[in-house]
Amino acid sequence: MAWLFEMEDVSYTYPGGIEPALDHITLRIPRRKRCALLGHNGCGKSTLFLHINGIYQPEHGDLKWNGEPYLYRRSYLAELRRKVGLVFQDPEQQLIANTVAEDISYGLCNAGMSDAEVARKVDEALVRFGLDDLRERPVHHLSLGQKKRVALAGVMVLRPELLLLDEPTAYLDRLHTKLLLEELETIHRDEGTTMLMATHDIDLAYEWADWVFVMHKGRLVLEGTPEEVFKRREVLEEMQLSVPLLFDVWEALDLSFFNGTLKRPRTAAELRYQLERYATENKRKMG
Ligand SMILES: Nc1ncnc2c1ncn2[C@@H]1O[C@H](COP(=O)(O)OP(=O)(O)OP(=O)(O)O)[C@@H](O)[C@H]1O
Repeated sequence: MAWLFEMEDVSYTYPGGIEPALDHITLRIPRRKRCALLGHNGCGKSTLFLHINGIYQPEHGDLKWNGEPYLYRRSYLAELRRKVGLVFQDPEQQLIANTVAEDISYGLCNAGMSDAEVARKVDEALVRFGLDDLRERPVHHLSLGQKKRVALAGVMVLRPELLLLDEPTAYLDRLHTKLLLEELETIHRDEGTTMLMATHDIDLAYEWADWVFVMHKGRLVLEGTPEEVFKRREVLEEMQLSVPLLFDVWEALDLSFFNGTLKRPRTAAELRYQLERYATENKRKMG
């Protein structure tokens, strides 16, 4: 089965809402992929996440995990939420314990691990997320960016099969954005965790994702590899969404005549490397 999660023709309107937040949406998350979810404020990204981890039940349509339909029973949902880790956009919604270490240990204790195992995993997470110095700090004394990292650590320590990240880089500075992406890369490489990241950062989506979804007004309007999605410039522009800077630069350079041997760069470093290759090859051809 290629899909870890499937959503078929799902609709949902909030109580008192006029427009549906999800409007007959069909979306499948490919196993082991890093997926980005793009779309304007209010297009339904958070509502989608809350359906995937079973907090909301759709009014219409079906959800499947590993090809099996969701069951809205307490025991099923508890198990589902161990497999689907959700990092909220606003860390205030996520942090519950007094100190940083206690907060990270919360899910592990609930999963029934021994005290020694919990302590070992918490120590490891504190180091991995650069939080060791803050271990005994009361959560309400942290900066927003620090809270965000604690929330991430508390979810990642549970090693979910699907990691849902709602704007994970919001409130993070450059250094901590880089550290977060490195951490996601390690988890993805070592554990094959499937990831779905909602983001407004188109350049980040282009650099990071293997698969991109674009939502608009509760519907899925585009999906595919980053190349496939960002080639649909007219559709994106109609929704007032931009194309990644590097994608634009590469199109403008138009080096397609160059034997097709140059790989489309996803990062500034890759662009530099491809341009150097191009310059060397050109020099050789010119004699
Ligand atoms: N608790 C709620 N009650 C009523 N309406 C809601 C509620 N939460 C969200 N909505 C509405 O549902 C729609 C989808 O909201 P949602 O939060 O899913 O969007 P989003 O894509 O995550 O937005 P953002 O990028 O701003 O986080 C919006 O029109 C929003 O106003």
